[in-house]
Amino acid sequence: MGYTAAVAGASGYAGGELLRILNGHPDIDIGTVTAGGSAGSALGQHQPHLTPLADRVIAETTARNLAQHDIVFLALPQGQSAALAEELDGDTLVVDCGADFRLSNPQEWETYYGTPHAGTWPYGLPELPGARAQLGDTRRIAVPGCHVTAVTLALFPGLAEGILEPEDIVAVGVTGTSGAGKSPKPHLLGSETMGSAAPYGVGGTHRHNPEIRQNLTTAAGQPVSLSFTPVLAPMPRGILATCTARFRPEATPSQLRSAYQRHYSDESFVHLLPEGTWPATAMTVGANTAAVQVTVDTSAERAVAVAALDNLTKGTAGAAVQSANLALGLPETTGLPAVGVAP
Ligand SMILES: NC(=O)C1=CN([C@@H]2O[C@H](COP(=O)(O)OP(=O)(O)OC[C@H]3O[C@@H](n4cnc5c(N)ncnc54)[C@H](OP(=O)(O)O)[C@@H]3O)[C@@H](O)[C@H]2O)C=CC1
Ligand SMILES: CC(=O)N[C@@H](CCC(=O)OP(=O)(O)O)C(=O)O
Repeated sequence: MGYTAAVAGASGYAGGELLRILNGHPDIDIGTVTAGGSAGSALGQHQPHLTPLADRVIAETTARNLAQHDIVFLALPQGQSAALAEELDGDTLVVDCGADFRLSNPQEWETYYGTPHAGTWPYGLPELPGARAQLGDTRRIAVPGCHVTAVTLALFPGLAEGILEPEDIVAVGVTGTSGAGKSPKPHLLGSETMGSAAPYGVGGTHRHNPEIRQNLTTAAGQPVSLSFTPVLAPMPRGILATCTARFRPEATPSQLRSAYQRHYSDESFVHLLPEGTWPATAMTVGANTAAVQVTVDTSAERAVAVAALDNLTKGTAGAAVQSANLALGLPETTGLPAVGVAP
């Protein structure tokens, strides 16, 4: 059965990646594309690589323009989704790439986002235990943040199997510039960004902290303590999450690797690399995949878990389509790139 999808935020990075993936999806046709100030212009002016869609005219982002589709993908700045979703029919599958509906704790939301909590939708990270059952029975999906997906996939198996300690987890997320969106930002101007890497959201202030803690607490079955530092690097795409956690004394390195093999050996989009090879963002460009590796630093009695992914693909748009496939009863991998572009 064919489905039609509207994409809100079509002129942006996440919206553009959604359209690139949907353009090749065998069961989903692209319907209305909408945005903000660029409404009325041709899509090709904003997404020149989307040549098959170049003549599509961008419509205003209104519930009326988004209705009458089987699926609505929202790739808008946070805070825009709640009002729109309210006006969309309950049978319409709404998949939000923004943050509005990811957190289950209203207090955490208000602390980090400073606005009223809009609610909580089923979470678009199918690789989490129990997620597929939820995603297979919903018409509302909240897609994770890109750093969050990388850190979660890096640490989940070790915490879930009680091999890693839930206290004193440290994660550094190196991200490409497209993570900040297309709208020009002073800290992303070419000469300031080229050839330089810089931390931001330092000291636990980044808004992905509560979302990462939420996922790792689920894994560990108890609250975790986390220090997360994002780092902006001069590359267009990619997230490299390098995470460390204390290693339970009675556990062994082979138990740790076996835990990751158990969690990921049947996953189409999460690849535990052969021992001795390490994730690099270049392995995942344009793919809905995450490359993962884990080892033990015996001198520090800590495990080191690393995940690399493309922030626009597995980090948002690919995860959105993967989750939508599940909600529509389609094979989860339908229409999704499983191998990156290199070099
Ligand atoms: N970039 C990434 O790696 C990731 C992004 N996300 C989330 O995805 C969402 C989109 O991000 P991204 O694509 O990077 O952002 P961009 O800035 O690249 O694109 C934003 C899009 O939203 C549209 N827009 C902005 N304001 C309005 C408005 N008031 N009404 C209607 N449309 C509006 C813009 O249209 P116009 O150009 O016409 O103004 C544009 O199409 C955000 O919530 C972001 O947090 C999540 C994970 C990863
Ligand atoms: C480089 C950069 O700025 N990246 C963004 C992550 C984009 C993202 O995941 O956005 P939401 O969680 O808001 O959906 C950031 O760190 O805030």
